[in-house]
Amino acid sequence: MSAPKTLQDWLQAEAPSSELAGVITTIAAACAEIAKVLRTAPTDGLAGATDHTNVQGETQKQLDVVSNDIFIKHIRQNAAISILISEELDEELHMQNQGRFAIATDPLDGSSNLDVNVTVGSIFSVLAVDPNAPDLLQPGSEQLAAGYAAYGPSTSLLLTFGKTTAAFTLSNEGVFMLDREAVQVAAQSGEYAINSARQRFWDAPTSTYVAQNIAGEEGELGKRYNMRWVGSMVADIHRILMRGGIFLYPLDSETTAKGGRLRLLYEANPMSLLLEAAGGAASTGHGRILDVVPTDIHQRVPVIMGSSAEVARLDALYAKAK
Ligand SMILES: O=P(O)(O)OC[C@H]1O[C@](O)(COP(=O)(O)O)[C@@H](O)[C@@H]1O
Ligand SMILES: [Mg+2]
Ligand SMILES: [Mg+2]
Repeated sequence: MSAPKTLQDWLQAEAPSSELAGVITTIAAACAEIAKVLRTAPTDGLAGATDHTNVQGETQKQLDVVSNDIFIKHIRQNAAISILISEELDEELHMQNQGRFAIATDPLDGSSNLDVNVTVGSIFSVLAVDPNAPDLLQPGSEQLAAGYAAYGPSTSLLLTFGKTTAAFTLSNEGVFMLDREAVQVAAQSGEYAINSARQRFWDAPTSTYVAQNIAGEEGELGKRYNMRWVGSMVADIHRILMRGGIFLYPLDSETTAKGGRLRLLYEANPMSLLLEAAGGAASTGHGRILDVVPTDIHQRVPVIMGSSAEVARLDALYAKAK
């Protein structure tokens, strides 16, 4: 049996450059620190909300702010990173360096789950930028790397440079250890994730897709489906990377004006890169998420992602509805 691989071993073999390996090391250190803070947050006085609202119009939790500050602290220590885009910052933050990388992050995803001790996470995307004329509005297909940390019973780190998706687990000693070198998402699945309390807002393709699933063996698909919804995108996507399924936050009549619910640069794009590298698919219903050219750093986008055959079935319903 070969010796267990650490994140550093893996980066040495897989990272396209030592600079990019250093960027991932910085982000992983931030995630490890957030994992530690979360473990005892309720007794450290870090539970609950602040009286601040972020640029999304959402009330920030104390841990949203703490996680964002941890990202900033670590990123400041790496001169290769010149810009940070965050869900919790109105504008991008420019560091005083000439670094060639920008990070986009949702420092704490699913924070409504904090009060009930259910899995939350950090999502991140790495972009190449010219520090003198940074272009932050790049389609997701340009991402150099992407990943997330899921803070659940164990802390998982999922990473991709665009070709394969690897999974790591944080050891008790604070080291990320490789546990899967090439995650593969099954093409077919019998599990779907959607907030079904929003049914009255759904469009026809989404309604048809879900109705076909609910009809089960008696329906036109002749197949039973099960439904799961954690309410943390990280946890829902982690389940899909581990055992297949589809995650839906499509455009509905309530989110049309905003362009969707989930954010393109630091939620949809990194998850799309991870899923595609693992053999899955990610669509807006009208094309590949990774092809969307952003017009704003906090832009929202419709999200349909996971097992490729399931995404293709809903895409076909959208194509038919045109
Ligand atoms: O409130 P809903 O409709 O269940 O939405 C849940 C979705 O919103 C999010 O919580 C948004 O993320 P934040 O917690 O970072 O704002 C996703 O993680 C999740 O999939
Ligand atoms: Mg989020
Ligand atoms: Mg968040």
